[in-house]
Amino acid sequence: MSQTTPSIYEIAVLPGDGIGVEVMQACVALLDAAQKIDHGPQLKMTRYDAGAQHYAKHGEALPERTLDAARAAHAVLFGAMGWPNVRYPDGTEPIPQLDLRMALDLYAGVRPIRWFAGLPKVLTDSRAENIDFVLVREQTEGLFYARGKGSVNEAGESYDTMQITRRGTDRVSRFAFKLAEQRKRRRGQANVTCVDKANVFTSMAFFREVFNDAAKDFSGISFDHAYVDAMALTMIKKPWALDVMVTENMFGDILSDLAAGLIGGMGMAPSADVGDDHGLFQPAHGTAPDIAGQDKANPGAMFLSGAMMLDWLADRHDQPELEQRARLIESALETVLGDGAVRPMEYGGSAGTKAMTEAVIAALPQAFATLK
Ligand SMILES: NC(=O)c1ccc[n+]([C@@H]2O[C@H](COP(=O)([O-])OP(=O)(O)OC[C@H]3O[C@@H](n4cnc5c(N)ncnc54)[C@H](O)[C@@H]3O)[C@@H](O)[C@H]2O)c1
Ligand SMILES: CC(C)[C@H](C(=O)O)[C@@H](O)C(=O)O
Repeated sequence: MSQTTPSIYEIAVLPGDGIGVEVMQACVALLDAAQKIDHGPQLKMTRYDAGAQHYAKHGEALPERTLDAARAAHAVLFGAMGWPNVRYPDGTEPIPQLDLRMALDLYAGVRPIRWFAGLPKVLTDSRAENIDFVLVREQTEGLFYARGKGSVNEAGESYDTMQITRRGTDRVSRFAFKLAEQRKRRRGQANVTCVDKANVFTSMAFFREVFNDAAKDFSGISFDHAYVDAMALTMIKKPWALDVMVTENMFGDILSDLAAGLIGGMGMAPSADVGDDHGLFQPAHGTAPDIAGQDKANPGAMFLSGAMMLDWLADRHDQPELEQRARLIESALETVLGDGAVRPMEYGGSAGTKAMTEAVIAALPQAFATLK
């Protein structure tokens, strides 16, 4: 849907906790540097509080002011939130991103995974260099419907209920098919795989039925089905054969971390949480308490999430300059990784967050000259 073209794009920046703060600082610096080089549309990035540490200090994880700003912004840029020892009385963590997904109706979790030259070869098969797939995760229902509603009874039984609706499955399936259509224009072919557990659960057989109904409106795109356990195997055995996958919320949560493992870890795994009216862009990783505060985080996933935001804004506001800026950022990151002189600590190198950021910013002018 094309919206009017703003003179300035308001971006609500929510760094959050742990390495979320570090990779966000890096990403804002990169976005600023990129817009100074291409002199294109301006992003106004304004920072807002939210997260586990905010909850620990102020008793709320997602202040009303932050939620209002996220609603009003053209897009939300999000670091990571949560801290394992900050918990609600029921033992779960304050995790504002889940509240934002519901409040902004961000039903499609788009999690692309692709191999970049210079990344570690986790799989020995040379075809692993062709890994390029997208996992689309339903994000407003599924097993996450149970959040805040679970029970433990006196008999020592605990229940969490899964919700699958026709509306929720239909819209996320259509989102996956439309994404496949875009990829087909670039790659000549596209396929959507419905990942479910329709052999066991009524809710999952229903998910598959609704997916099949939606598929009828996309005759140019092939589709198939896989059980989630078999998909875990395929992701390791031949991930280069995968294209677009659509799945239930919890399955998508688990498979997306597995997918990141195929390219060496979470540091190159971006994501977009997208609905019909709002978009939030964040790395798929968490706050990484084990490395937080040590300048060790790989900011690559955050950079790629920033590029996904630019692509989404470009499409929504018919502003091709922002799409070019997304390619500029990707290209600078590719140059740094491919060159190998600056290697993220995550992959055994010595470059921390700051060194990676400086290197990618330094690669922008050359990337800009090449792309022009
Ligand atoms: N989207 C989010 O904000 C999000 C996602 C997952 C987890 N969390 C929260 O984050 C906290 C920690 O969760 P976790 O440890 O299970 O997952 P995590 O993703 O934070 O960390 C898993 C592992 O990956 C490494 N890692 C993650 N991102 C990295 C990066 N950019 N560079 C280098 N290494 C990186 C970490 O060091 C750790 O070893 C928890 O509170 C959890 O609820 C938040
Ligand atoms: C932190 C957590 C609630 C979140 C999720 O489960 O959606 C994370 O794992 C993710 O993948 O974005």
